[in-house]
Amino acid sequence: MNAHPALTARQHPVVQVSNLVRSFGQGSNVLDGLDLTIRSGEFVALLGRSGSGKSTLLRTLAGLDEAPAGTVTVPAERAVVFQEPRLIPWKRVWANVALGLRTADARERAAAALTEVGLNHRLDAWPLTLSGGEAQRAALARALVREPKLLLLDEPFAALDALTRLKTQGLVASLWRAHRPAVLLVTHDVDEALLLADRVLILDQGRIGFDLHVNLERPRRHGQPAFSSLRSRLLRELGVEEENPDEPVEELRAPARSRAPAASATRENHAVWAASTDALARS
Ligand SMILES: Nc1ncnc2c1ncn2[C@@H]1O[C@H](COP(=O)(O)OP(=O)(O)OP(=O)(O)O)[C@@H](O)[C@H]1O
Repeated sequence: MNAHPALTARQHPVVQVSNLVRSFGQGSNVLDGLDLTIRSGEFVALLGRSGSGKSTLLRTLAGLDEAPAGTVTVPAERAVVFQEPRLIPWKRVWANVALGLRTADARERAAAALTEVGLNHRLDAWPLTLSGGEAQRAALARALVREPKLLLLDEPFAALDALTRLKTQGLVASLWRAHRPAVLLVTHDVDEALLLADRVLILDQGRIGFDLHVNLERPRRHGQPAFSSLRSRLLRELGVEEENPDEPVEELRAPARSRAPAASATRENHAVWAASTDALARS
């Protein structure tokens, strides 16, 4: 299921998951014997119904979930960007980006990453003075500065307004082209998956139930015949009725701000989460 013909042997696996099982104590397993390989430099999008276990899988790869049953191999150099930026409000933007860097040139490295996301002019700003889009770009810079081999993105555009979302998607595409980390993007948005990814996976009943190779030239556009045909295919697999093939669909998206923080914030700092959410609400 994981080895697409277009992926050559040059691309070695950076993520290898075998027979991953995760349950939360009640009912059936959320992840139930899941196998997954992601290769170096590959951009993979993960779709699936709400509650299908996408974030659980991402958090497992990030090392934020308990040790699961099964085998999980991931690179040490990995970084995560969540739906909310999770910047620390009492540290300046550059210091948020440099968090954990132990080198004497930490500020310079943070500045370089912030330049890449177009935020070099906000180096010394406080996080709460950033707009929602700027804060999310700072979160991307914080991930980038670690030169990750694996970038884990958990609905990073979901809380942004439509225009900012498009711009930030474009930014992620160009950062990926420049640095070529392997990416796992969790999303509810079929169009977003097809605009960005080499492969689109659907998580269903605890496993990768569908694995689509996206053989489209970049940059991609809605409305290209090949785009529309892959989109219809994904929607069929997801069991979603297609009303207008040229309109972006987001039927699977949960309202961004109404999501309960429980699943994503259990083991993180609640104060940081709350502060980030406030910043988003004010933007
Ligand atoms: N810490 C937890 N404790 C108990 N149950 C949990 C926990 N984390 C996740 N779950 C449950 O596991 C299932 C999968 O959750 P998960 O957040 O991974 O799904 P998802 O596909 O990312 O959903 P969504 O698309 O709505 O974000 C859900 O039923 C959820 O309630």
